Amino acid sequence: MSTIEAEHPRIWIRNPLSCWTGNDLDATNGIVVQGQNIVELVPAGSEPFERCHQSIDASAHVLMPGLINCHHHFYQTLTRAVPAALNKDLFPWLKTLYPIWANLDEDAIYQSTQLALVELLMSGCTTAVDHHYVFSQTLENATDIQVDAAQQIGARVVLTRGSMSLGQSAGGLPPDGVVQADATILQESERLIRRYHNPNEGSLCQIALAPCSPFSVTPELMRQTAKLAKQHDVLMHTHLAETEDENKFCLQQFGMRPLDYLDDVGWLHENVWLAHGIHFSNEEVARLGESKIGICHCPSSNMVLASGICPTKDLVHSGAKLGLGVDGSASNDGSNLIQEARQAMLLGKLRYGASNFTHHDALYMATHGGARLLRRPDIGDLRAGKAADLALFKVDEPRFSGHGDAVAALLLCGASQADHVMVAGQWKVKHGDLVDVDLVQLLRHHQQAALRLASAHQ
Ligand SMILES: Nc1nc2[nH]c(O)nc2c(=O)[nH]1
Repeated sequence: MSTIEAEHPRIWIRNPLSCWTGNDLDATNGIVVQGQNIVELVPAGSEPFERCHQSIDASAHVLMPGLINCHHHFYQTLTRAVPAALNKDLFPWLKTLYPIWANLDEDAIYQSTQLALVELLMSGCTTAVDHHYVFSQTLENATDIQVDAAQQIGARVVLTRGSMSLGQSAGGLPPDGVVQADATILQESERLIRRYHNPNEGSLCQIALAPCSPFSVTPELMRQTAKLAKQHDVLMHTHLAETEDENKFCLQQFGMRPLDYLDDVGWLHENVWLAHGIHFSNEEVARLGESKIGICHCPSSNMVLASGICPTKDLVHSGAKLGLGVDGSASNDGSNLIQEARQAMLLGKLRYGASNFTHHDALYMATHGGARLLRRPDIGDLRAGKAADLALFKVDEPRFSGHGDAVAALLLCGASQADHVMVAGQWKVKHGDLVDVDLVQLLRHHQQAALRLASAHQ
């Protein structure tokens, strides 16, 4: 074996029970990974072109691209199922939780970032977006902490620098203690882009800019953020059209509906993706499609908060890009992306009819759809040259027994845990266990941080 081959052996993940490539390529006999990339798809009846140094028997597994989560609030893993916030719509839910989140500290950010990433990884997710928007005078470096925490886990991340600048005293929803001045937000956003944003193929860390929502940021911050993002060629993200309350707020505060507001502040374009995207008229759906904007569907959260149903298929038909997200763990309250794909499929069938929304639609949204929305042609499907981000699911639990189509069974029977997960050619989960994370210790530290947060509020 040459030195290069010794450092980067060719690994054949061979003979999968079933393989969903996310495209029309045949990988019936598996794939070959070398270094950080997939180097070959092995069709039915074939063997790899070149000799492989290692091979892994995947005959009990469904092989697919690593899933992509396009919207989350990692810190919310510390406030799952908070009694006072249960059974509420978005605005009262947020008003209950803002004062608790106001006490987040550095350790809470670190532990919640790691815990959420681990939870996602174990569900087959290899790329995750976080939208952290709670900053205060005592916690200005949350994103720096997240970069560090994510590097330790080794997941691929897009960390959005969230922000809130419209406090209650100025007519916004959040308390004044958790909003920052526009100037501070912009300065910090630029610092983070310069320091951490890696735009290159194979990047493990990207920064995007994410003023939180129409009712928590000033229009001026939206406009200035759009300028800054353009200057540095980074993506922009925000919540939009999530609830009827938001529609009312926009009409009262800005004299227009959320989409007109988005257009007015210079955000209706292809370098933007929106979380939720529910309350659009047909004419608005057409405008969204023309702009080629991205929408992240968050079905569980939208059901828990009774926000509504995202018009997923209409958006796709109009030309918008569609990804999938678990949303924050205070409104889901889990970070399990394969389960979220099931939710998307079930809700899609309910809205569009059983034959008009398939498991393929949901899996596409959770993989290639997300990659398009995040402007990442290097991830999201299995193809030679793409990043080696993979999830392998076993279908030998009682819930799968008697299954036919193994790929369909993942969603129909309710898969929840991946058996093996690889990010950039490195195994992160093997036989259901994390390879390089002490889960017991992480859980202890995360629970301590959650208790500290709860007691700080009492
Ligand atoms: N589902 C959520 N919607 C939101 N809007 C907003 O301003 N913050 C949130 C949030 O945390 N979750």
